[in-house]
Amino acid sequence: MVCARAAFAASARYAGRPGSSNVAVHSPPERPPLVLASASPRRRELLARIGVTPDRVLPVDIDETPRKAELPRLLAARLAREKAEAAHAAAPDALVLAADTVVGVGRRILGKPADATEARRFLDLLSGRRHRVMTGICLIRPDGKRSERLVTTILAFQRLTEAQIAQHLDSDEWQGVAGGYQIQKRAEAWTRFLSGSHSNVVGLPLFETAQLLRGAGWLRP
Ligand SMILES: Cc1cn([C@H]2C[C@H](O)[C@@H](COP(=O)(O)OP(=O)(O)OP(=O)(O)O)O2)c(=O)[nH]c1=O
Repeated sequence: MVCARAAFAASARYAGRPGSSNVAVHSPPERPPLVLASASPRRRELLARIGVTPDRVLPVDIDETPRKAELPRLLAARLAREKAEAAHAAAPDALVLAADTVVGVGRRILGKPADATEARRFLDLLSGRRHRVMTGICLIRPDGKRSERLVTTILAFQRLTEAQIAQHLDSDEWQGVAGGYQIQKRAEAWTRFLSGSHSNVVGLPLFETAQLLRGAGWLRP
């Protein structure tokens, strides 16, 4: 009897939508499908490291332009939420996970460079300086309940030589990534200091992501 009640309680967590109130008490608690609202192959790879395979990958297209005077961390949190909300509207019965990563130098936001000229400007700014990488993550349950985290990692690059910058710009490593670099590639060799989560820099802080998935009952404790 105690077990049946526990099973019902677990199922009832996802029973807030119409037509799902007659959940069989004896069936195992149902997990909603997990939707990763992201086109980033890095986020899929990071999730795979902790044994999580999304049931569906659903990239969403939102306007990522910062608002006037918007701080980097507020931008990362807002964009993660907007990505998650767009995917939730398209897949309302799923548990939706979205993230956004932004590089910040002071109040300045370094998003994905539009071209090699902008990538060079970013590298000149980051050379020999401390900067922060912020990832906002947002999880939305089928009942619309939202859980969010904002994770910051602090890094310092060595002073970059002209040859290092030229080599980097010749590669494709600056394309499609915040700040115009990838810590998981050659930028790791420029990093003399990193404080905080490494996976956060790559696009998805795994400790906090696992916490959110556990909180939603999707990952077992
Ligand atoms: C700083 C840094 C960022 N990145 C990546 C993580 C993110 O994929 C990307 C930041 O852009 P995002 O807009 O956060 O993500 P995305 O456009 O790649 O994917 P989606 O919006 O569909 O989820 O930069 C690295 O891979 N390595 C790094 O060292």
